[in-house]
Amino acid sequence: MKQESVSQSTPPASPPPSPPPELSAHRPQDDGHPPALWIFGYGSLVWRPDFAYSDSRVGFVRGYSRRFWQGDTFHRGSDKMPGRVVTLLEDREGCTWGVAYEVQGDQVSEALKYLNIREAVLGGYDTKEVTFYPQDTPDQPLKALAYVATPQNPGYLGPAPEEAIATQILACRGSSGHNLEYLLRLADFMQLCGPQAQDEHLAAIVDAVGTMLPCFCPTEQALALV
Ligand SMILES: N[C@@H](CCC(=O)N[C@@H](CS)C(=O)NCC(=O)O)C(=O)O
Repeated sequence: MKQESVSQSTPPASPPPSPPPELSAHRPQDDGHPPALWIFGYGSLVWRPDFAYSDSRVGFVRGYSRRFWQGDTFHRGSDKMPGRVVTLLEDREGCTWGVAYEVQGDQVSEALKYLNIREAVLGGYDTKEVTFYPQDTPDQPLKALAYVATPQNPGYLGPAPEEAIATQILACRGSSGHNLEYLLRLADFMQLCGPQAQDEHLAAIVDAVGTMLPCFCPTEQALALV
């Protein structure tokens, strides 16, 4: 999966953060460009990276679970009705599936500049180094940069019953679309990963949405939500 075009939907406002040194040392470039970098996506980055990359891998990170515990007042919600998007929770038994994207040369600064706005400035996410295991070569793990919303960020909502999360998702939309689209696109990705990729939290929210949707609005309106 290669994407050469890159969206300029959010003009860079400030110089991008440079990747953590430990992530750069592994692939020194001899052409004066910054070293190649892998970026791990586990939420909207899975289906909408919107930056140019040279390669991508489906796989997982260990020691983290994905949770719809981050509030979002821009992309999938508003100040009055914040949506819910995902973050990573440290969990010794956890395993989170997603996509790692390799950026090289000019792509590195362009990706970091873009993600700094989309994830950090607009989303409240911080960067964190993770170890990524490609589905096809889990014996050859990669160091990658992930964007994680910690409990200290102002948009953090924390745990809630899956039914309550589903209700919030059904009621919210933002500048990138309805919160239900965000949930269903992530669920679609997990389906594509195959039976070995399980996410009980995500599945429980999708089930709760399926139960509530008919009561929430008639079918034709439900289809118009996404
Ligand atoms: N950092 C996670 C989550 C990213 C995420 O969903 N961030 C929100 C920011 S609040 C976003 O970019 N949303 C864009 C969209 O909803 O299409 C990832 O690697 O995918």
